[in-house]
Amino acid sequence: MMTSNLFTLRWGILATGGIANTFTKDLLIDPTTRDAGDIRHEVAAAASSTSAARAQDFLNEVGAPGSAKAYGSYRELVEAKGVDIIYIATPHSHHYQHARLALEAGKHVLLEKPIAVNAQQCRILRDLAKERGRFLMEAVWTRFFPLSREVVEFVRSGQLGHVKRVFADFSFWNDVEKEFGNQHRMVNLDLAGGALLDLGIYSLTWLFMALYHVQPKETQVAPHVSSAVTKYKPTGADETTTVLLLFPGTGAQGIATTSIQVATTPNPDLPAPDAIRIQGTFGDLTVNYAPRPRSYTLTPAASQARGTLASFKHETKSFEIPGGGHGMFWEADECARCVRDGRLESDVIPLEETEALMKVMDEVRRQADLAYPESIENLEYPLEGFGL
Ligand SMILES: NC(=O)C1=CN([C@@H]2O[C@H](COP(=O)(O)OP(=O)(O)OC[C@H]3O[C@@H](n4cnc5c(N)ncnc54)[C@H](OP(=O)(O)O)[C@@H]3O)[C@@H](O)[C@H]2O)C=CC1
Ligand SMILES: O=C1OC[C@@H](O)[C@H](O)[C@H]1O
Repeated sequence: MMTSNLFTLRWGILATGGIANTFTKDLLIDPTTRDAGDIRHEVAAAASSTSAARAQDFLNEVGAPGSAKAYGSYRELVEAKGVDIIYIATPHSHHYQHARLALEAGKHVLLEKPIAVNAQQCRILRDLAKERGRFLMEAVWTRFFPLSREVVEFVRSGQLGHVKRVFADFSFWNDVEKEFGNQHRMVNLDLAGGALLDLGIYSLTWLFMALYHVQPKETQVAPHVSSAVTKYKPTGADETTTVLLLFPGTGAQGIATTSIQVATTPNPDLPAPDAIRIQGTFGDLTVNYAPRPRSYTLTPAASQARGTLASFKHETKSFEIPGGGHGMFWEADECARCVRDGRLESDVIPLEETEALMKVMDEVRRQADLAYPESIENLEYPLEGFGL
């Protein structure tokens, strides 16, 4: 149901690849189908670095309104009147350059994951957004699922007792050589490809949600990092990566795994074990799937000596994604509310936490001697060759 205080956020879509398509279709779903009657999204424009015709095809394909403008360069998009926020959906390697382009043009930014390729770039984007008074958020959509919000509150409330350990996996099997070759963004170092930045970020997100985000400031301390990385021989990108984190504020441990050679769900027609396991002194909470979670299960701990200390029962709770969408609209709704309320960042995914997680990925890469080309680790802006 619409309210009289309806706020409209006008979006500019920067790049026309796979996820831009999925995200923009979600923007076009009526927010009232998910009880978000206070905000509205308008797809105002899209840009392709290829051509304006490609941008127009994209707008037609997603079903954008006829009023939406098509641009053949990213610069025209960020300078367009009638656009409030830019959704950036280019490869990892280009995030820093494109986010700077949008912020310097005075636009708010929702930036696909990972926010940048290293923590220094992230820090510069944070500072720039603050200096310009613009909203900035990394598009880790998982955090905005009602299921994820509920899990975080469950952990924060202490109902699991003291959380001591978390396991999280997001791995996606592909016939890598056949499907990706050497140029695909998943394995191409020139695009900052590899399992860690693309998939492992979700495993790390669950560790951070359960072991860092819920902590009060005094125990929210950066984790110690140990890791193992196996590289994809043809390109040197990471293909199977395991990260062990020790959170010194609490002593809790987290294990995040990721791979592009084996899968969390090897066969979608067969059941697979839950991908996330949060273990507290009163029991376990497991979540079925990292990026797009659909159910969680509570298992109270029991021992002969103490019976159960848990206040919860063994139960599985399932969640639908309403409106026929993919589930990316919840993060978009957060952007609209933050911009409406003059908030420059979301407290569901604070920029400080985005940077702390990015530092973990930096350290994993340092331990594995895995660097991307200097041109994309660079802090300079603008650089040639980024469609600017
Ligand atoms: N949240 C999620 O669930 C998902 C997030 N992602 C993230 O979204 C981002 C994009 O991924 P995805 O959409 O799958 O990628 P695609 O390769 O499908 O699309 C990337 C788009 O970026 C633009 N682009 C600009 N420069 C380059 C370049 N040098 N090489 C390739 N593309 C370029 C192109 O658009 P144009 O020609 O129009 O300029 C291209 O279509 C990544 O950061 C990824 O991690 C990806 C999948 C799922
Ligand atoms: O963000 C993502 O989630 C789903 C994956 O298939 C995709 O490669 C990745 O970028």
